[in-house]
Amino acid sequence: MSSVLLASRNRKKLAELQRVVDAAGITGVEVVGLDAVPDYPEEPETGATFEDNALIKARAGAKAIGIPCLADDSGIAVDALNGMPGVLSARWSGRHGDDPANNSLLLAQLSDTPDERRGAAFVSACALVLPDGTETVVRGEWRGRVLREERGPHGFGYDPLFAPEDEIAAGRSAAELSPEEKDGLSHRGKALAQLVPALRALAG
Ligand SMILES: O=P(O)(O)OP(=O)(O)OP(=O)(O)OC[C@H]1O[C@@H](n2cnc3c(O)ncnc32)[C@H](O)[C@@H]1O
Ligand SMILES: [Mg+2]
Repeated sequence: MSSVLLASRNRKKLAELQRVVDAAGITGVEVVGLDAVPDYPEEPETGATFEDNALIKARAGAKAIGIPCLADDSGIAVDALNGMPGVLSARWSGRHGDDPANNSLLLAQLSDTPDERRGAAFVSACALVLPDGTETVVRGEWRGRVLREERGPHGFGYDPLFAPEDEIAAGRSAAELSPEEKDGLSHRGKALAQLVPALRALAG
C-alpha cells in the first residue's frame, strides 16, 4: 500500500480533499494528513497564481516527508474586483484564516455592486508532486455570484456568501449544500477528478 500526503493546514479543506479522494475509490493508495507525519515548517505562499502556490505546498511536503504529496491552493475570484481576493483569499482582511472578517470585508466592498455584476468563481489548483520530481497541476472552477448576506451552516470560508450558478443548487448558498452536493459541484471536486488517474498510478 503506498501513501499520499494531503498537505493542508486548513482542517475543513483537508476534510474535503480526503472525502473526494476517498469517494473516488482509489484502491492501494492510503491518504494521510499532516497530523500523521512529523511536523515541518510551512512555506510562505508567495506565488502569483493558484498553481504556483499549490506547487510550493506540494513540493515542500514531498521533500520533507519523502512520499507523494498533494496540495490545494484556492480562493474566490470576484469579477467586480478584477479577480481579487484571488490568491489573497485566506488573508483578505489581514488576518490569515479569519473567515468571518474576510466575509464581512468582501460584503462591504461589494455593498454598492448591483446583482447583475456580482459574478464570481471559486478556483482550486491541485498539485501532485512525487519524490522523484514528477509534478502534475490541475485547476477546477465553480461559477456563481456573491450574495448580500451569509447563509448556511456547512462548508467553510466564503461558502455562506457564494450562490453557485448550477441549477441543482437552486437558490441555495454553497454553505446550504450537503457536503456530498458540494463535492459534486465544487472547484475542488473538479480539480481532484482530473488527478484521479495520476493517483491510481501510484497504487501497488
Ligand atoms: O494553504 P492551506 O494550508 O491548504 O490552507 P488555507 O486555508 O491557507 O488555504 P489557501 O491558502 O488555499 O486559501 C484558500 C482560502 O480561500 C477560501 N476558500 C477556498 N476554497 C473554498 C471553498 O471551497 N469554500 C469557501 N472558501 C474557500 C478560504 O477562505 C480559504 O482560506
Ligand atoms: Mg494557505
